[in-house]
Amino acid sequence: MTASVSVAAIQMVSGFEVEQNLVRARELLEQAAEDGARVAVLPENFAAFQNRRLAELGQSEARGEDGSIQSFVGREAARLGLWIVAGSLPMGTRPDGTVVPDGRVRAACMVWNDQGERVARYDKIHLFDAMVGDSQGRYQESDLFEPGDEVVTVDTPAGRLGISICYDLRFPELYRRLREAGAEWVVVPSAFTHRTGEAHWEPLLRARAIEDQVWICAPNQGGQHDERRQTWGHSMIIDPWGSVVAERSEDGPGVVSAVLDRDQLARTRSAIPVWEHRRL
Ligand SMILES: O=C(O)CNC(=O)[C@H](CS)NC(=O)CCC(=O)C(=O)O
Repeated sequence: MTASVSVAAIQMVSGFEVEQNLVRARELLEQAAEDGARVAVLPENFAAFQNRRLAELGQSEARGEDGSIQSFVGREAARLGLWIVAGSLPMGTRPDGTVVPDGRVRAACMVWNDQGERVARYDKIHLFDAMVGDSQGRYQESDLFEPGDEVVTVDTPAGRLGISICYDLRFPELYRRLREAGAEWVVVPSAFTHRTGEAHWEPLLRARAIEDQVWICAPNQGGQHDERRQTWGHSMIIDPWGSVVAERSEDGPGVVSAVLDRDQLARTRSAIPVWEHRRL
């Protein structure tokens, strides 16, 4: 059995320039490593936030060239000896290598090990086409993104990780599938709107932790991105009992971390063995 290790949730207020976002991400990853984290998790759209050249970026990521977001993350992982879960980035190709048609991209959450090798890729399955009903108005994520269709888990030093992104959080069946695939902890890198986050962020995260008895690491965007765009923040780590064990309660960039205790996971699952009690 793997030992208990510390993981970090990195909160950002990403701007519209990739380069500046990467400079900020580097500082926060360093801070996570200094805090003793073995795995650091970046938020959704950490590098390309409302970027106008999404398709172009997706193509450069598909070519995997020097200067790409992926080359940055791989380099940082190796330099810091840190596993990195890179929230989401635009990918111009599908996992099978075919090009995403119609000028769209995939929202891919990729995982690098502490040697700087990419070990997993998950493409966001549920896309945020919704009416938020305040100044932030209508979101039509599917105009720019193609949904993924594969459930992804990967073994990490903190246990088997299940991957999800932001709006996926509203679909409990995905988390059921992740638990079925052996997930012991789940990441939910996000860019939740301020309005929906205030109402739903914490209860949804805690419900997923409680019903599937997993640790949850949920780094969010948190702050004012421009006059119209405000995200909720409150990045948090939740234990399998549903308690919030670490939270960034202020807006703005920052790092929170917690040790994912493997014994606590086992105890929670054996005390209330819901997994064995399923009947449907
Ligand atoms: O807008 C951008 O530029 C960045 N992309 C996002 O923020 C993504 C897709 S629009 N946001 C969400 O999925 C929010 C979900 C959410 O807030 C909820 O489920 O309530």
